[in-house]
Amino acid sequence: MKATTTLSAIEQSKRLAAYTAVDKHILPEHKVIGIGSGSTVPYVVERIVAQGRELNKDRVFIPTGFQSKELIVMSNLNLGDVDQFPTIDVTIDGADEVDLDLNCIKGGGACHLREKVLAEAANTFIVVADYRKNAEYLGTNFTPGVPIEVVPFAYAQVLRKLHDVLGSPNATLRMAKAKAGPVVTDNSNFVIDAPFPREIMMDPSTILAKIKMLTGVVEVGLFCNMAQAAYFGNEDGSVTVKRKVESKVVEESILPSES
Ligand SMILES: O=C[C@H](O)[C@H](O)[C@H](O)COP(=O)(O)O
Repeated sequence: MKATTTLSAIEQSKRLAAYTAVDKHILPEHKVIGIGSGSTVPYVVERIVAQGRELNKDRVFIPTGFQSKELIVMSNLNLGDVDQFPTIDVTIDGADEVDLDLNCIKGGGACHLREKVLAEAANTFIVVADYRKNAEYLGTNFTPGVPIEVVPFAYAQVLRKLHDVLGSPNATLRMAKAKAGPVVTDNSNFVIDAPFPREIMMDPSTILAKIKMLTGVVEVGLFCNMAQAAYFGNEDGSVTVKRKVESKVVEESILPSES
């Protein structure tokens, strides 16, 4: 008997967002494509592969870390690096949460340093996520806090500054699940998760700048004013699209029959 896999509502929403974003933004003229990290991105790659060998043979795909590198290689797509291709046509990535202005929390998978490099290198940076990530303010549903990559040598000092100076008394070093000790990033650094109160998260650019100034911080998982559009798959099969038009964010809904 043939095994069938039924995707959960959340997985279907991730797939819907990813497929819709690829259909709208990965066009035949795009030759250098950034591939983000997380559980939504495999659907991005799946849809790109479905565009066919003819289109993909002249493209190069740039990963944001170990996971996306494996995805690219396993999908028989051409692998490149951002130092060979410092300008990327389009980067598509997941997010832990997205606010009304398209600011994002990223780094739930500790990949935000490389993700930010690829987002900045891209002419167009697109975010894909399920409906749970679509929020008014950052920190609404995603509660572990802002991911902060730090050099191991400085982590205790950065934690102290987050607790005593920047207003995150519950900031903690992220610990590994199947290893004794802390999570170690693809860049051999540690990650701190720093939750901030609502009034601070309402102005993510200001707290981003303050955290970034702490000595030992490599990168902060706040992506402010970077995404041109975010696609959220919904449970009813529709897709909510938020996109920047002349520096304002407009929202539209793509109905199930159209997506
Ligand atoms: O470090 C991880 C990345 O920022 C991911 O893109 C983010 O955590 C979202 O992942 P997911 O698609 O699994 O929700």
